[in-house]
Amino acid sequence: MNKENFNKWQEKFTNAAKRDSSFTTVSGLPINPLYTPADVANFDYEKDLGYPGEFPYTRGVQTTMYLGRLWTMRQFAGFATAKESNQRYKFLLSQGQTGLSVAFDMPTIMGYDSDHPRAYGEVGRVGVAIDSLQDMEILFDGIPLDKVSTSMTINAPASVIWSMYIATAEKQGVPSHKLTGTIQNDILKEYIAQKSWIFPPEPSMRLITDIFKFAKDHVPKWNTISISGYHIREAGSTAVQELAFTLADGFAYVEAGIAAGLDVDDFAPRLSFFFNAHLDFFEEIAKYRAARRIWARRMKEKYKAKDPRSWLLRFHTQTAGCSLTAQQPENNIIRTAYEALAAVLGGTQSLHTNSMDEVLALPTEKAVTIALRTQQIIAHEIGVTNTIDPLAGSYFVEALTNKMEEEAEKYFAKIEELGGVLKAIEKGFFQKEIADAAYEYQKAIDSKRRIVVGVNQYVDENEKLDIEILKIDPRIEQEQVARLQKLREERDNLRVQECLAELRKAANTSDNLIPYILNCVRCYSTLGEIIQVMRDEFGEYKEQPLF
Ligand SMILES: C[C@H](C(=O)O)C(=O)SCCNC(=O)CCNC(=O)[C@H](O)C(C)(C)COP(=O)(O)OP(=O)(O)OC[C@H]1O[C@@H](n2cnc3c(N)ncnc32)[C@H](O)[C@@H]1OP(=O)(O)O
Repeated sequence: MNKENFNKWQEKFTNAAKRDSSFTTVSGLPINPLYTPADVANFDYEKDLGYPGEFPYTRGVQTTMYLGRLWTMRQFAGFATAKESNQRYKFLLSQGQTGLSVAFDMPTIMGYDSDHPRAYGEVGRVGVAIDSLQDMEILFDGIPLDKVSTSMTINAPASVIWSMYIATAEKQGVPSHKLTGTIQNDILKEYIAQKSWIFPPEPSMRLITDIFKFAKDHVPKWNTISISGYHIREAGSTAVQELAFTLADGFAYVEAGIAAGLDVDDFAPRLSFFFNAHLDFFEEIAKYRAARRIWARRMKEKYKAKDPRSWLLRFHTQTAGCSLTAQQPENNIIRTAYEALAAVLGGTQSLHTNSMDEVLALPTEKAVTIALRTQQIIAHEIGVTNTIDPLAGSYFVEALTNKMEEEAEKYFAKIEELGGVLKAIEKGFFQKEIADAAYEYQKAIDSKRRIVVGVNQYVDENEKLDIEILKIDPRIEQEQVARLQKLREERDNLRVQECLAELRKAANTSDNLIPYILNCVRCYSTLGEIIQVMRDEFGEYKEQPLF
């Protein structure tokens, strides 16, 4: 590169008038106006990039990537009762969706049955209500579980919901070794960001490693965890924080699995990840590429994994809910399309595109169809799936990928200094870092350093909402409760009590709890009853307030 020519350009650039704007990424990472070969001077193609499907996987986890198979189009969906959600899944599959993703309501997420006083008014509102195996059977009625992969966004009660899924498959005649899917099961990010916990860290981690062990022997194609940066980002983190905190959680799960007596290669191939796709196009692409490289290096070099499948960081992406605006909601279609494009250019394995109305309510059929069509247009119309990792070699993208890795490494060192992820949670480290970043972001919007179309500029003062909104009929709560109470009358209550008592006993041993939970589920013990046994034995997590 000719330094003299560069200097000449730089001088002209410095003296020229510029737009009054913040030239940083959306996360506030300073960026240069121009990148040149000098920014990637130490770049080593074989070491830093390599080939798709080859270490360190910067260019993607599969040799053929989307030329072999497109990403899974997996819209997160669920509302009201199992019956309504089952209809929505069948609708989405009929429209070309290629995987399922279940959203549960708040009582289910918190381990309460629909007739618990704390569930009042919340049944079926933000997802589907699942109280027992009976609901799960209805949820997947007519959907062959050996043919579709299902993700379930469930964390503290993951062991119970997963057992219900396995038992539903048994009823369909599908053996567990044929099941494919994912449970989110990521409690660390709950303590850090989303706050839907039940038990304290120790028993929570034990349940997770019990799942790793059970899956290895009985459900080998299942992704046992979806280590999630999504919620960390939605809570206001920067892209670097999302990357670093998520991978740090990933390392903590690897260490927990090893400490529980597993060989790293027995469970690491089934760890999966979940990232946000925010608005800053290049920053997001760099984040995914850096994530794969960091994970592969750590797994091979630090954790000594030998199976190349343990080195792969496979991830789902959801476009950023927090980037959507209630104002001029149709604009959200465009935001989502750019975010989804970043996820695809970053090599995602699975994708949810938000519907334009998700900032206001759960999506209508029309809104979710447009969101799915957005993925289909990216897949089939604009040519981006024909070349693998097409942005590789861009001075900017490679420099930003390196920067992401460097900044993440600084965070890993800091977390280690604090004594690891759990200690850092106790000290409020993540929570404070995220809060500070969220504050900075909001300040940038309030001061108009960052423009949000329709919110702080190009505002329509006379705007009236003219899109349809999905309303959940409040009567569904009574229907759900009535069905649950009928189930309690009709099931074999003696057997239920026996199974719950066996689980209680096992909770105080080092036995794997999954077989006990499966037995409880099979005789129609409810989610709330099973979780209550564990609440009694394990206690509940209480967050230390931080000021
Ligand atoms: C916001 C909201 C909330 O807060 O409530 C949420 O959390 S919503 C959260 C929603 N979360 C989710 O939806 C999570 C979704 N996650 C997943 O689906 C998984 O964990 C995933 C990321 C690993 C993706 O799994 P997937 O089954 O869809 O896709 P995969 O990439 O694994 O592909 C399926 C199979 O095809 C193979 N395959 C894929 N591509 C190729 C290719 N090019 N050549 C050869 N084989 C290929 C894979 O190896 C795999 O087989 P094999 O397995 O045999 O190797």
